[in-house]
Amino acid sequence: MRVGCPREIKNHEYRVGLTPGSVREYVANGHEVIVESQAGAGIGADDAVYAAAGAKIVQSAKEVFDQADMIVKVKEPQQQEWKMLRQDQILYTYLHLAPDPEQAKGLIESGCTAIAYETVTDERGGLPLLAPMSEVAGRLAIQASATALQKANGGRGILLGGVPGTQPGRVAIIGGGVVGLNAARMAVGLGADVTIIDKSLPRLRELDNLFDGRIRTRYSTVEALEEEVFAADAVIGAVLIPGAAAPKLVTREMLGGMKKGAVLCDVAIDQGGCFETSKPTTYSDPTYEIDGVIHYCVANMPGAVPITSARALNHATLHYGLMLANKGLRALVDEPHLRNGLNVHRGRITNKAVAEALGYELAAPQEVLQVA
Ligand SMILES: NC(=O)C1=CN([C@@H]2O[C@H](COP(=O)(O)OP(=O)(O)OC[C@H]3O[C@@H](n4cnc5c(N)ncnc54)[C@H](O)[C@@H]3O)[C@@H](O)[C@H]2O)C=CC1
Ligand SMILES: CC(=O)C(=O)O
Ligand SMILES: [Mg+2]
Repeated sequence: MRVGCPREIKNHEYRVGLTPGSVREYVANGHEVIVESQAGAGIGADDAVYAAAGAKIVQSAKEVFDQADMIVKVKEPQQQEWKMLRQDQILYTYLHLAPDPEQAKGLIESGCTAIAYETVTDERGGLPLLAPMSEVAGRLAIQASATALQKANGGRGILLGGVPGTQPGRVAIIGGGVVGLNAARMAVGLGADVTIIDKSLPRLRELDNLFDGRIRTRYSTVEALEEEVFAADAVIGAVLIPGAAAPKLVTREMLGGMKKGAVLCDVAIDQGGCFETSKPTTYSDPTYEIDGVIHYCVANMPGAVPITSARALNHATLHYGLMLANKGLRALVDEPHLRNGLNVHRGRITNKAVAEALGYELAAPQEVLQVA
């Protein structure tokens, strides 16, 4: 198969869909790999490194899209990219379609087969292609919140860890999955006072055991959310219902009960955000203020640390990427966890949560792929 990797074009996105190491694996499996010039610049891998790994370098994204049978990316295709996709081409990348009707329409019209990293599953009920970027974003969320809390940045002016004789900052983490756990690790490491709120009691038990008394856990109710959000210096939004738009757990009205200069960091913004007042921002201008509360809503947080993120992402995507290159659509027929990643196929939406969020009729993946 001809596998193509264009340069990422989202604002301040420095990751790359294929690292030189991944290119070598595809080439070793007998595939041709086409990489856009400078696609790896953000991770310090120039065209010569990619050529040495066996890639053919082309000068434009158009050449990649024209020549490749499968496109491997990081972020959801931007408008100029989805316009270059075509019938029977495979797109393998993050999509986050539930809050993005325009992109969904573009993918439907292209006729392509679009596989979303964030809905591929594993046998333990996890999301293995989302997890590494959630690890990165969870850790970054505390760095971002700590910076936003500084007075010169509009924040309250509190040091999350405090110093001896002062109270540490309070961090409320809503959603104790991969983002939540990694945010908690960083916040605890800094010495902050941390609460994790989740609606899964088994998960709260796991977290309680893991942190051995260093965090508070709370079951997610409106009452618990209000108490924790009002008391917090920083709130991390980290909930997920796979494929679906995030539930709005902090309302506009609740901002009035928050401390002035507190920070809402909505990591779940890629699924539409879990605070009513969230809107996607970029690293060019990551924060804005509403009712005295600083909002941080960058939808591609891991893009800021591409050397770590691109490697971690490639470790997770390579296995199924190779399977797709080796078997084509047959890989989706043979492997149910990869099939759960199928969001759009030949003009139909094939993910239940996405179809419900956007009001499309669901086409069952087994039917459109004609799984026996
Ligand atoms: N902004 C960015 O750059 C990035 C954003 N993300 C996003 O972060 C979000 C979280 O991802 P993960 O941690 O991997 O998901 P996850 O599935 O590991 O964890 C989500 C947690 O939310 C909990 N939850 C669901 N509804 C809840 C409610 N009403 N109240 C409290 N908890 C609730 C679940 O029980 C689960 O423990 C996703 O939207 C993901 O796409 C991930 C990476 C980068
Ligand atoms: C998951 C996601 O949105 C990201 O890594 O940018
Ligand atoms: Mg988008």
